[in-house]
Formats: sequence, C-alpha cells, structure tokens
Amino acid sequence: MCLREYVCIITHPSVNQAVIVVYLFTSLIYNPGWLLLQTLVPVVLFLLSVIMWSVYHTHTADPTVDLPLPPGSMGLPIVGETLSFAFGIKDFFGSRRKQYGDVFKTHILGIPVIRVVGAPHVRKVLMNEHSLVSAYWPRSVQILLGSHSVATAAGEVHRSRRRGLQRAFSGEALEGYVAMIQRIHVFPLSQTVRERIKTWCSKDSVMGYLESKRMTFALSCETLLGISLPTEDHNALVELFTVFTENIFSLPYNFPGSGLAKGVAARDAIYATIEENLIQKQRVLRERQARNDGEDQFPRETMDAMSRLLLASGENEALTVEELKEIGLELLFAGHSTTGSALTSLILQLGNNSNVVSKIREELEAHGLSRPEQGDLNLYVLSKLEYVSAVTKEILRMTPPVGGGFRTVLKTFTINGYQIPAGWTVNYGIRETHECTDVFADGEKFDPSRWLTHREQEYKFHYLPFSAGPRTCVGKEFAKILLKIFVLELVRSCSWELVGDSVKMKHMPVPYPADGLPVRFTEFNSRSDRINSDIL
Ligand code: HEM
Repeated sequence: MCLREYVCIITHPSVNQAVIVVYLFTSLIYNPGWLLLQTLVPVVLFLLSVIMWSVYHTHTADPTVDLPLPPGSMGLPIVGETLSFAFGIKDFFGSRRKQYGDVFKTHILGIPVIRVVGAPHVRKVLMNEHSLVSAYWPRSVQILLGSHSVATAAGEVHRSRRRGLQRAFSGEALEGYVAMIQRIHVFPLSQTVRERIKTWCSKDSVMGYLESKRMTFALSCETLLGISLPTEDHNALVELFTVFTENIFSLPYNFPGSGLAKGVAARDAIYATIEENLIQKQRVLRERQARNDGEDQFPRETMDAMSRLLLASGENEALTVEELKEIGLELLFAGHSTTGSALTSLILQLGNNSNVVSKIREELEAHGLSRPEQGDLNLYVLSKLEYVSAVTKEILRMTPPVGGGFRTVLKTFTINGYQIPAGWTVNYGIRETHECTDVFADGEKFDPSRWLTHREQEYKFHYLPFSAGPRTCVGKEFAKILLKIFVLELVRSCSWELVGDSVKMKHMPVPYPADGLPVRFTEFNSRSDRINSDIL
C-alpha cells in the first residue's frame, strides 16, 4: 500500500468520526470526573476531524496528474458546505468565486464538487459530454424521474432518447403549438394566454410569480401532455405536482413519511392521470388512422407533444405507455417552472422599464398586431418580431431560470492549471458565466437593443440560458415561442404597475422575487387607453 492510500484511510471521514464516537463512549464509562478534559478533547478532536476531512479530499486527487486541485474549502466533515449553499445559493457561489476565482472546490449535497464558471471553462465541460463527463443527478431525482428519463440517461441511451423526444419539437410541431396556445378552450383553467391575462385585470392585484407558474403549468399540461381537466381535477394535479417537485431533491431513503416516499406517491398519482389520458389518446389516434377518409387526419393544432410521440412510436421503435408517461412527467418537470420563472422576470423587468414596453408597442403597431384581437400568430409572424425576440433573450441573459448543471467526471482532465479528478462532480454555472463575461457592454443593464446588433451565435458559451452541446435544452424553441407570445399578449392587452419593490431575489428552485411580485394589471378598453399608457 502506498503512502497516499494510508493517508486516505486514516483521514477518511468515517474513520475520524468513529474515533470521536469511541472516545466519547469510553470517557463516559471510565472517566466521568474529568470534566475539563471531556470538554476540551472533543473540541480538539472536532478541529482535527475538520483538518482530516480536508486532507482526505486532497488525497482523492488523481496522482497521475501533476497539477493541484482547485482552491476552495471542503467545509465541515460530512455536511461540507451544504448549509451555506442551501441558505443562499447565489451568494454562496458569488462569495466563493470572489475568494477563489472561476474554478474552485467545495463539498455540497454530500459530494465533492468543482464549480466552473466562464465561457472557456464551461465550454470544456459541455463539449466533452460522454467522453470526459456525464450527467449527474442526485439519487432521489433519478428515482423520481424514472428509468426512461432523458436528463438522467448517459451515452448511447441518452442520444437515442433525445432523438426520439426531438420529434415532438420539430418546426411542424412548434407551428401546431403556436396555434394551440392561442386556441380558446372550454375549461376555465385551460385558458389561452390572453384569457388568463384578462382574469388578472379583473382583480385588485395578483401575485406575479404564482400566476406565471399557474399559467405555464396549464399551458404545459395542454400543449405537451394534451391534458385539459375540469377545474377541480386540474387543481388536484397542481397539488400533486407541487409535492413531487418539493421532494425531488431529498435523501434517497424510501420509508413511510420520508421526502422520497411523498415524492413517489405524488409521482404515481400523476402517472395514473397521464396514463389514463395516453390510453384515450391512443384510441382516438387509431380511430382517426382507421377512418382514412382523405381529410387531414391529424390537424396540427390538435397534436400535443404526447400525441406526436405516440404516432411516431407507432411508426418506428415503439414506445410503451410506461415510457411515454415518464417522458410526459419529465417534460412537465423541465418545462413548467423554468418558463414560469422567465414569465415572472418579464413582468418585473418590463414593469420597471416603460421605454422598453413602448418600443414593443411600436413594433407590434408596425406589424399590425397592436390590438388583442389582431392577427393570427404563427412561426413566421413571431420570427418577424425582432425587438420582442431581443426582449426575451435579454431576460434570459439577466435572469436565467436554470443556474447551472451537474456532471460526473468520467476521466481526469484539466482546467485553468488545475486537475478535475475522475469521480468528482463538476458544477458549471450559467448565471455567473453571464455575469462575468465582458462581451456584454454594461452587462448589469437591462438593454434588449444589444441583441439587435449582435447575433446569439456570436456569444456562444458566454450566453447559454439553455446550456450548449449534446445536452442543450430539448424544449428551448418551445420555451422561446411561449415567452414571445406572452410578451405580445401582455403588452397589447393591458398596462401594469408593480405594487411592491420586488428587489430581493430568491434562486431555489428557480429565480423569483422574494415578495412573490405583487402586480396590479389594468385591461385596455380602447386605443386611447393604449396611447395614454405609452405617454405615461
Ligand atoms: C425558459 C425555459 C427553459 C430554460 C431556461 C431551460 C434550460 C435548460 C438547461 C440549462 C438545460 C441543461 C441542464 C444541464 O446541463 O444539466 C435543460 C435541459 C433540458 N430541458 Fe430545458 N429549459 C427550459 C424549458 C424547457 C421546456 C419547455 C422543456 C420541455 C418542453 C425542457 C426540456 C428539457 C429537457 C428534456 C432537458 C434535458 C436534456 C438532456 O439532458 O439531453 N426545457 N434545459
């Protein structure tokens, strides 16, 4: 055995914790009178165990690479720096980056982690998916998302699942979703964006974050899963989904009352709803296929993502209902709170920047879209709205809904003169990469017009709200459409004022104002309302 292996064994956390326990136990039995010693020795042992914890991790570095681990602190034995992380995720990463630089080590959520920020470093992580790194998700997420998830899959399995899922986000599919989002629905909770905004106007004030999440949940249910339920059942589904997301990051132990057990129970109830809906859908699609009456059998405005996957799986490798229901839940999970956060940031930033709202109105006027009832939207019309598009890009630059991602290191590699050892976990930062880059002049300023002179491609890896490389967000085009339609409908339907200051932000699970963003909306009743609002 070499010296390094001895050090690893002696400093291993379980060894030094065992030493403390044995000491306390024996001193309690044999030396009940040694009070001073009884208080001093545990303190000394504790400090020793902190040092040994850090030494232990230093010795898990790859001995074949002659470079140090990145700087940073591993925190306290066992818990590491998890508590500081949980209590202030943005400040946690921000303060450590100030102290240690763009690449640093820490210990959070029970694992040693190397945090990486900045375009060149993040590029190295993302472009080496499957060779140097692979997706990492805590065990509870893997259990709750199920064995057919895209996000937790690796290697060839990941590639093939992604290919399958991308069928639901083709140009043709997206065109159908634009139509679906504008369609008038029967049930009160499956309202179009425009109808939902109208209900906000009828209230004294609403909580912007809550309403945005409600809207994106209803829209995701309808367009992705094809689920449109009566109010009571819809609310029950929202409840279940809340329990599911609240427990998705929990300890991986499934016993009665545990977070994981609650998450699994909620997930299974959601699966039951998705499955029932899938079976109905399968029947309807088969009937339509059998009719074969020369009419368009599958009008695209009726084809939600699940129907598309059902049809595609009939043609090629068949996806089972079991697989499809897991995919459905994953889409809902990945797509709902992210878009909800972005909508919230839109209401907030536009509420604080009336000059931007005026420019959006000018653009809508120029395209004959300034009144709520004007013009059917489609992909072509949306692509012409350059300023609206710039606004959504700027929102995702300033407040990216996903702060970063985790990867397991498969093979030791180097970044910035440090080794990133195999077996550790890398966490790449999106939000801080946006903040630290100097490619955006006046980066702290909300300025959509910067996107009129530069193309997104020029900023690759400096700007990556949807990540990049083989794990780029599958739903990114869908999300962009949703955000554009929201901006358009909001600006042409109403004016609004922020009731609170909504300055302090929280970042878990997604960014949102700590006060929930209270807002007062006022519907436009006439053209003069709109003009007056522009003047004000
Ligand atoms: C503004 C909204 C959204 C943002 C900012 C966003 C962002 C992201 C990011 C950063 C990742 C990569 C995470 C990682 O590196 O581990 C990702 C992955 C993913 N997103 Fe999104 N997302 C959004 C909306 C959506 C929507 C609407 C859907 C589905 C309809 C979706 C489905 C997925 C899926 C399935 C993955 C996993 C991809 C893979 O591992 O290959 N996302 N998203």
